[in-house]
Amino acid sequence: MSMRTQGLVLGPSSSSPIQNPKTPTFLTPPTYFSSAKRVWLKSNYSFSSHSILLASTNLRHRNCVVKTEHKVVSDIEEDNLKSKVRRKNLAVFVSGGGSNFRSIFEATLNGSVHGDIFVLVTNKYDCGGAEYARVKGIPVILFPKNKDAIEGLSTEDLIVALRSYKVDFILLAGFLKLIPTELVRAYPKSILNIHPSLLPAFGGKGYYGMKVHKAVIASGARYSGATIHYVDEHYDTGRILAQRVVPVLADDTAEELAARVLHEEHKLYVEVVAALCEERIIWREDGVPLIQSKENSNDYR
Ligand SMILES: Nc1nc2c(c(=O)[nH]1)N[C@@H](CN(C=O)c1ccc(C(=O)N[C@@H](CCC(=O)O)C(=O)O)cc1)CN2
Ligand SMILES: NCC(=O)N[C@@H]1O[C@H](COP(=O)([O-])[O-])[C@@H](O)[C@H]1O
Repeated sequence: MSMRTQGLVLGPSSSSPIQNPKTPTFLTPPTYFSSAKRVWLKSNYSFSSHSILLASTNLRHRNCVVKTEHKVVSDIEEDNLKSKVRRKNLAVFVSGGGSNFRSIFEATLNGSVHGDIFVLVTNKYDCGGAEYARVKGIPVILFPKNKDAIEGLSTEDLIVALRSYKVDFILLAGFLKLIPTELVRAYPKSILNIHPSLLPAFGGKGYYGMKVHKAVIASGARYSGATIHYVDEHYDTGRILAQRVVPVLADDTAEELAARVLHEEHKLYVEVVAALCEERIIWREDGVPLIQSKENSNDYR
């Protein structure tokens, strides 16, 4: 059986597939963690035959990790004490190149985002985002299971996997499949999506990628932009959390508009995820979520 068909959840290298989530064992942490941040995660996973080596590797490394584990605890505790807020565990869902995923990942490394990406979920095993995750040592999960991806996880198993990574927030970043109601309910007010228009305009089924920008240009709209919203059971109808506006120029092609919007998306998503991880999101009485300014706690937008 090829490694690919074995690999439901691929660890840092494709030689460490993780099969069905059944018995507790250890997962190797994402290798992008510096040794000072290496952590061990208990999980409900049993390993395939290939992972016996992984398990023994884990054991072999355990001693060195034990030494750094105290450093890990002190690093993380120090970080959390400094920020007075626990560092958050993130999952990112992609279907394509993953430029938003990459900008969030870089922000977790440069300190802009008080969190770590523990797992990447995709419906396209070979997409750019998944390739980038594998290079960075972030585990990749194939979802959903369907006739084209029989090795993909079911929604139930995906939830088990996300719980095993203690995921706090799910970030959709160019994921092109409907998130099932079961997963939405498993992560209430904890799933965000970025959309490349000013919702509610140009959103819903059929509005994704270049289709959105072509529709905006065809409409004659003078402004477009990016929207970050909470995810509910339907496409693009969840509570809007943040938006950024960009001009639509008279001679714009869809590609030129897409590039202008994407540039703003990268900045907006990092700002919003930073607020999310620092617990600066508050909910107005009418159900509208607001972001508390980092500089002035009395300022919301
Ligand atoms: N439950 C939810 N799931 C998802 C949401 C959401 O708001 N609620 N957002 C989408 C992302 N998205 C827009 O931001 C979006 C993605 C895809 C589609 C769409 O029409 N998809 C096609 C299939 C495309 C393909 O497989 O290549 C379809 O469903 O027919 C619309 C909007 C992510 N999930
Ligand atoms: N409706 C969903 C949708 O169209 N999402 C859009 O897909 C692109 C993904 O780019 P990326 O893979 O480079 O982040 C982004 O522009 C995002 O807004």
